Amino acid sequence: SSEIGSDGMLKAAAGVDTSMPMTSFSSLEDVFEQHIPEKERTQVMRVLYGKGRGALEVADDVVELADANNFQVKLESMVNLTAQEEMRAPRVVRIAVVQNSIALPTTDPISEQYQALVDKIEKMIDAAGMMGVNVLALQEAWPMPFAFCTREKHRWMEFAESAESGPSTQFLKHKAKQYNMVIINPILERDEAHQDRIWNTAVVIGNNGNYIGKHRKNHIPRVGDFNEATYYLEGDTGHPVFETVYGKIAVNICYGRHHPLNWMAFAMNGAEIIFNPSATVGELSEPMWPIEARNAAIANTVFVAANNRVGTEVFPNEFTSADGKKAHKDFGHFYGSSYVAAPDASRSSSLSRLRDGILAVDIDLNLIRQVRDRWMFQNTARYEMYAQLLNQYIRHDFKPELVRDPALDDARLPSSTAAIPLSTCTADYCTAK
Ligand SMILES: NC(=O)NCCC(=O)O
Repeated sequence: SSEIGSDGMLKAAAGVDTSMPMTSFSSLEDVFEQHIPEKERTQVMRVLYGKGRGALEVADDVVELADANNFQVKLESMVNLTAQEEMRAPRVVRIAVVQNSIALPTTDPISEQYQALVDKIEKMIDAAGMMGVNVLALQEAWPMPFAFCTREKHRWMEFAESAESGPSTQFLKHKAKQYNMVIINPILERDEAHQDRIWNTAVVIGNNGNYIGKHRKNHIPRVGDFNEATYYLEGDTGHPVFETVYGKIAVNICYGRHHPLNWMAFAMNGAEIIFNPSATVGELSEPMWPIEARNAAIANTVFVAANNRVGTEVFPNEFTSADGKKAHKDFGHFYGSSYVAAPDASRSSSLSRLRDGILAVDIDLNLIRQVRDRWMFQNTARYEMYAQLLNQYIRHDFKPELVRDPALDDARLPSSTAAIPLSTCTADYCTAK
């Protein structure tokens, strides 16, 4: 367990070797590959990664483009997870996610930082286009540093732009048309029609280079340095699903991945693939990352593609996190590790924890119905029961359904209420006999 050291910092939890810095390994798979003998590794991978995926060869010109611009490219197939059907043709889609670091220091002029990111991303989109990607998702707030930790308004607000007609939507409309690709464009949105309100938004651009729609982040973090609520509030667009030529897609932006009902709502509206563009750091969330998107894919019987920033972004002025840590100038390490999860509990490998990258995965959307028919989560769910509870829960006079062990109130027993100092609850349901 953690405790405060003499320097006022949290000491590492017992058993954590702090001599191994956050950036000392590129992916868990690399560690497995290097340190687990092959025979055992097959079983470890089966348990941790499901039925699997096959690596596909990336064409030479894509590898050259990636090497010249220092990003990783991975191409995998999960199509073999899906059985051939007699009544339906396969619905194979190549989806991809991008993860990237910022391109220039945060002290450089805003327009130069923005343009350098556009230039970097354009090469990665070109690689995706050359690979024939159908649906591509960029990371959360991709055209800017993740400056929300600073709580400063000056400068960072200048990155905000119109979802419908801002520069990044214009740029990506052009790329979408060029490659016949659906592109998800997560940005800081300035809504000029509503007196300059600011939102964290994902714009969905159709394969004809057309604007389809937008979704605004539903859940805004209030944890660690993620001071996003200083800039924008909870989104007002609900759980839209965008029907595209390549399938029905939805976007659950970053912190929304901690909310199972948020995922469920997108699935209930018919999503087949839910993208999760994120920005999160190792110290805060890395143990959650490999589980959450994967669990969402399993629980809702959909595909999920989660991508995360990479690298460390340093800001000019110090800020604090209200957690007793000394003032600092960076969030810590954004650990990348983007991956795709399938409804049958299989997952792709990860992109690096350290490098820019693009991961493309072939999936067959027919798997969704096949897994639903097999596991029947949607049939066995008790929606009416949950709806009833939620309806009660949102009332201010809600009383939890708590069944109290009568022995707790039996003073003759050693473990009666009187003997338990924690039992300080004075609410009716605690004191009622
Ligand atoms: N961008 C964002 O919502 N980050 C919050 C941290 C997390 O959810 O891991």
